[in-house]
Amino acid sequence: MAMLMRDPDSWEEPLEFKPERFLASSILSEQVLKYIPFGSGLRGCPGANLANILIGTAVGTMVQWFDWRIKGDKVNLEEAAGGMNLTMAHPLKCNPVARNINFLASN
Ligand code: HEM
Repeated sequence: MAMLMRDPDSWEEPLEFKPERFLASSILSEQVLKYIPFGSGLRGCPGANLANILIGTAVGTMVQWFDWRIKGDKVNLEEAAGGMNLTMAHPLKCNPVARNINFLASN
């Protein structure tokens, strides 16, 4: 599945982080069928809806409430070979620094 979702015949610059490619106005209808992080069909993931809600909420909360500090100035996205799952060759270590958000303050 990882290879299918990185197929350069289906995706322009598949290894680039371009979340905007999934905007409804950009994605082609046949591409929807080639992006299957939860599998598909009878044995497809029954937790897909729950996962989508939880991930959106979790990532949104982490970005909203924390600044994420890394060592150096760029994350190394190199992947480790082998195994069932794709893992980072250099595991990401980062420190969350709480943002001081005051929703009651006026601008
Ligand atoms: C980011 C989160 C998740 C991802 C990427 C994911 C991905 C997958 C994938 C790829 C499969 C195999 C589908 C196939 O063989 O076609 C699967 C199966 C499954 N997933 Fe998930 N999943 C996620 C979250 C969850 C959650 C939250 C639950 C339950 C609450 C869940 C329950 C299951 C179960 C029970 C199966 C086995 C289905 C079967 O074999 O009939 N998953 N998942």
